[in-house]
Amino acid sequence: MIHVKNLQKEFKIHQARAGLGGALRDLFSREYKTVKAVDSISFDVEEGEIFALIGENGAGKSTTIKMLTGILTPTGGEMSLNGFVPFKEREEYVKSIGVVFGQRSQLWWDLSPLESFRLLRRVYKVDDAAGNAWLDRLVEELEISPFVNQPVRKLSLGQRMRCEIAASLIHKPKLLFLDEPTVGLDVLVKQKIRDFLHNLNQTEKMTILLTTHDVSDIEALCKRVIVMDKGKLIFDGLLHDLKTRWGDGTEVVFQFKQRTTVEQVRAALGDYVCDLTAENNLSVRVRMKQSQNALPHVLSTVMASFEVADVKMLETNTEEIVRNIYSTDGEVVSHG
Ligand SMILES: Nc1ncnc2c1ncn2[C@@H]1O[C@H](COP(=O)(O)OP(=O)(O)OP(=O)(O)O)[C@@H](O)[C@H]1O
Repeated sequence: MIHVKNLQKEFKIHQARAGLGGALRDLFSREYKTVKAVDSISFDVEEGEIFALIGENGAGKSTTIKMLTGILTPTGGEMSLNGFVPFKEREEYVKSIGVVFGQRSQLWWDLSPLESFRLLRRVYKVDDAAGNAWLDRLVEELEISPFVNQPVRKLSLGQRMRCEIAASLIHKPKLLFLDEPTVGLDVLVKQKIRDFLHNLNQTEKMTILLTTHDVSDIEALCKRVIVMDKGKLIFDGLLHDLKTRWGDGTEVVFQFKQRTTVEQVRAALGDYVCDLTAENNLSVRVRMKQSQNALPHVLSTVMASFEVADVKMLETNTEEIVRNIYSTDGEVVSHG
């Protein structure tokens, strides 16, 4: 469904020279610097996959999405989506995809969403009978009927976003791109959107690609994650493997029956390098790297050395993992 090989995008940026003399020289000959926004990335996606493209600001996600949706022409590499080369066969290609960009609206500001939907249906030449049933389903599942007749400018961000998603799906595309679909939304609306997307993926086998800064989006929706850093693809695989590879490991909080200090616990653990912090007089948090396989030793030693009232094991937090990735120079790990 999506085939991307050695995809590249370079931008030439004008570099202004310093001072008045520099500005004068700029008038006659300009100096340019080349930025590799996307640096030879490759990946393949099967029909019905739902996956996230993540990376810190400036990693190249938006540029990638713009190339995948036919807005930008690559400077190198090859790609094929839904059987089309996006920038070459743009008109036909866009009929087979849906796109939601968080910051850009496809709804007419002064019209109601419903009127926008009708116009979009004409643009996409959607068949009336099938189109009506599909639209009814979108309105119902996205719970937008209470405000679908109000002008878009009067809607809240959460209401508008749900209408944007409906608009992007009006022609029932096989492939959906969502750029930061939940940014700025409250928890309830986020959940509604995630449930809707999950259901769409399950029932229609729709392939969904999303970029997000919200780690809980990924945890709720995606098995597969692609991580970009400085234009390069540094990880392509399962969220589970991402956790194992970059996860900081395990955290255990011991609740003691008597006052116990970090120093006492450290002395008991001996050679194992763990990160210890006191939660309060009666509890100590122990963090260890997964690769150390220290958990059995830590548990047995602490339980044998102190009177323990309770033990809490904490799952690895994806947000921390992503932060770890950004502070590490990752090497490429490929999918499958
Ligand atoms: N039109 C452009 N002209 C010049 N440089 C650009 C252009 N668009 C993007 N870049 C540069 O390419 C790099 C990648 O940018 P891009 O917007 O794709 O990153 P991103 O991962 O989407 O970041 P963000 O999360 O902030 O949206 C950045 O260094 C950016 O400055």
